[in-house]
Amino acid sequence: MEKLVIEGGFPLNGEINISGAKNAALPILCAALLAETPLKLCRVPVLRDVGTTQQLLAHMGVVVTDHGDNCVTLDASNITSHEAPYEMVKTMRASILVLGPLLARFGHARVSLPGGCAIGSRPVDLHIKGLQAMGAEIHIEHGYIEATTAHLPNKRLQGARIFMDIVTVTGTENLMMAAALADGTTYLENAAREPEVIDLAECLIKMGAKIEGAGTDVITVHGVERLQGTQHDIVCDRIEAGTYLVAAAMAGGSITLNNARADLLDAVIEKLREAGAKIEHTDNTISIQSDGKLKSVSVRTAPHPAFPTDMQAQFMALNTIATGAATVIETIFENRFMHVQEMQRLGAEIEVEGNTAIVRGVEYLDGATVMATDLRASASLVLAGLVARGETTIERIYHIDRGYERIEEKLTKLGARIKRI
Ligand SMILES: CC(=O)N[C@H]1[C@@H](OP(=O)(O)OP(=O)(O)OC[C@H]2O[C@@H](n3ccc(=O)[nH]c3=O)[C@H](O)[C@@H]2O)O[C@H](CO)[C@@H](O)[C@@H]1O
Ligand SMILES: C=C(OP(=O)(O)O)C(=O)O
Repeated sequence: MEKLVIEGGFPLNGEINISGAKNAALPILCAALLAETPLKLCRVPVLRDVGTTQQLLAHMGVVVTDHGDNCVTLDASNITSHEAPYEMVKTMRASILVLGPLLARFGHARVSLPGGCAIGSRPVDLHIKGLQAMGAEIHIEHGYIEATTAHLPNKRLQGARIFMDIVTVTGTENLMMAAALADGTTYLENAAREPEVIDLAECLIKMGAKIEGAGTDVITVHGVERLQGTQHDIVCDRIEAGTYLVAAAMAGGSITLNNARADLLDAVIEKLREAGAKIEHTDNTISIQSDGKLKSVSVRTAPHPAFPTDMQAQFMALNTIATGAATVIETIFENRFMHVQEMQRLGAEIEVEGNTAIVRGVEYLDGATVMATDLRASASLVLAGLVARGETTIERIYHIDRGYERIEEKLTKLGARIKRI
């Protein structure tokens, strides 16, 4: 099994390009199922989850052509299966995003229930309730969600007013895609406002959908009869960008991120400034300068535009070597502190009480062998390894390949000593 080995203590300098966002690419790849003609996507990051989604779509009969330059064409004109099997869904929860499109376009879907994962139980009840509100008949049988519109007028989903009592990103995306081909108008209330939801809406609109309000907490979707392919560039990955910003803040140095948008990272940038880093930006670059001497910063995760849960572990890493004590509060997922024990193995001082971690900065971390438990936990261990004394070995790095394109190549370009073995 592959490992990452990092020799800590080197500052980061130079510039790198930020990839397209995993969390935008996954729903937009699934949106190809809605289109009667080919959809061409560019800036698609080469990631394990993207590969899994392409395999899942190919399993359904979508013809996937990878152009090799981060562009891919998806032709869903001849779908042969409406099923997302457990074997694929269990490796990637975002597979649930085929449910809305399959049901809306073909009137039937059979999608394995994703089950829990390392960071929490992660139910999909709001996806199911929303589709039921649109008239779908849904049963859970043998671990699969069986959904049909056979009994509905024209066998189509019906527009509805849907209130989601918890803000859900993929739930909003699934229902927005389903509503795009429903009869009538759907109102998604308490919708997620994440930039990836906006990117999906923009792509759907280019495909012919009638959507208003994406990026606000009420999204209105006027259903249309059919959608066509288009060409779309995936929005930049704000979490990847945020991770490299934290890396430079901790290691010290001066880096510039190209194809990065500061307007998508307000909460993260504010916290980095509070910690003592200097940050400047243009429309599509972000630069950071740091001497590596940071002040602790407390964070509390919440839906966008508040501080993202996908940056929580990275700020935990930052706080381990900052001056002072900070609290890190996780409000989205009930079990997203798996990195704490691994950081403690590097010498971090962290106490966890419920959903709150109290981190007391130490003078230095010491390299050790640690284990990656989920995607962002892995990233946080890389950050810790960049500043730890001596060598840090990170095992189970397949998690990191789900969400960071060529991470060791990008960090090496910035001057880090990191290799995959
Ligand atoms: C592929 C993708 O985009 N993944 C992101 C997405 O995950 P994902 O869309 O799975 O996360 P959600 O926004 O749905 O989850 C938010 C909260 O709602 C709960 N919930 C969600 C759906 C539901 O039907 N019932 C329910 O109770 C979840 O358990 C969680 O506590 O948003 C998360 C929160 O920003 C990010 O960490 C993930 O990186
Ligand atoms: C939790 C994440 O992803 P997913 O929802 O795909 O598990 C993430 O990107 O940090």
